[in-house]
Amino acid sequence: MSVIKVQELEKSFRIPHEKRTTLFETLTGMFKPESYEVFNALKDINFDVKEGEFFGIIGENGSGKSTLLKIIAGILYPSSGEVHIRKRVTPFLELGVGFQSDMTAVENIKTYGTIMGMSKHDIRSRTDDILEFAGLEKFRDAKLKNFSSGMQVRLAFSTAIQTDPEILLMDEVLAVGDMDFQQKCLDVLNNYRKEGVTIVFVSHDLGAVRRFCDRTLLLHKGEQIALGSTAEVIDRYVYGDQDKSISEPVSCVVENDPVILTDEQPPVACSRWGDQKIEISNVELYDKFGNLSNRFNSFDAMTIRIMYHAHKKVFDPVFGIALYSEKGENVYGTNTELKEIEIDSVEGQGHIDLKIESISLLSGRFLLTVAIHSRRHEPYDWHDKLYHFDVIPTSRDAGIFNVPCKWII
Ligand SMILES: Nc1ncnc2c1ncn2[C@@H]1O[C@H](COP(=O)(O)OP(=O)(O)OP(=O)(O)O)[C@@H](O)[C@H]1O
Repeated sequence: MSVIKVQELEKSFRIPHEKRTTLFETLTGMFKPESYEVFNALKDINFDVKEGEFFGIIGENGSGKSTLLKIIAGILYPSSGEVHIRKRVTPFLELGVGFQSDMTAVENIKTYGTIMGMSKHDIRSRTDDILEFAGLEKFRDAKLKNFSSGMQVRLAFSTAIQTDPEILLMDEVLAVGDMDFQQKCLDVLNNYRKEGVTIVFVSHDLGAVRRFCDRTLLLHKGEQIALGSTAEVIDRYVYGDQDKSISEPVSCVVENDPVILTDEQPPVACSRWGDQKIEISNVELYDKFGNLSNRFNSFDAMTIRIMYHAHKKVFDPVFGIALYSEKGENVYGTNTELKEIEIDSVEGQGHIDLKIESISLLSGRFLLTVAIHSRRHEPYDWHDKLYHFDVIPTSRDAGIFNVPCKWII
């Protein structure tokens, strides 16, 4: 049975061209009609959510996720289309809205619980549980203005989860709080799932969406781009319509004097150097579907293609790559010589591929160096950290790269 049904939903906002803030502007503008433009934040959205389903909504910033959730919550009205809701909706959208800084924790639980729809009796009987879950038992009579922002969010979340939700709408709630508290929230979500609560979950944390959501909706500039199994929709988001151009190498003076590279002395002044006997004409990254991409799920396959132009016949060239974290830490490096690949000679145009079966990087932006040099390490063309790509997490492990391991009890 579907508990949320959204049909042909549209939402547009009026954005005024000029804002009248002063009395003078108001008086002089009195007889001038206010001009505005219409911004379509949601266009022809259609989906339903079944009872007990964990439903994800993902998309770039500004794609309309929060607007959609607010319409389902009844906070915003749609411009056209229909939204049918079959059960009680509890929105966890802006946690803590309504908190009063001059009131104590207990007083705030009372007002916030009331806003969230709890009865007086429930609030009274659950106040201790709320404070305990938030880890704030000792602060029950302290004024909220003395709480850190993390403590305030914990108090709001702990109050909100006492509302016995039937349909829960969550907007980036997991992004707040420290790791311990986030884990508590995840445990709560798991319990809700077991209890059959329907959850609509908006998040940029694709790892969490992948773990929790049965189905997912992808929005792009207010349009419904994909709806279906979470893994497929995340693939569509990660590998789908995005800016396919791999970051262009920054323009840089090419050092024509051959530089002998040593490990101790990397030249830092220029990000490209070499005598250009063999020139790197382009570098392309391909995803597991064979499409150009600069975004990859961790553990997915990736191919790095180095396109070159050898202006004359060059014997024994070595092709290499190095990966760096965004902070510049060297994560990995390899070349054809280290892998004992003999390349007798190259001449004219060609390309060489490095196939990575599974990217062992966990999450974040990584910089890529691509280089061609001689066996004596004289650089022909060295593109130092000129390229980058992003890795989207698929596991919950921490750090930069994966270490295959297991716990044995
Ligand atoms: N009240 C409003 N008036 C005018 N424009 C609005 C209003 N609310 C939202 N918008 C616009 O609608 C678009 C969608 O916003 P929304 O907050 O729903 O996106 P989002 O996908 O949740 O983004 P984010 O991931 O950054 O939270 C944005 O361009 C936003 O500026």
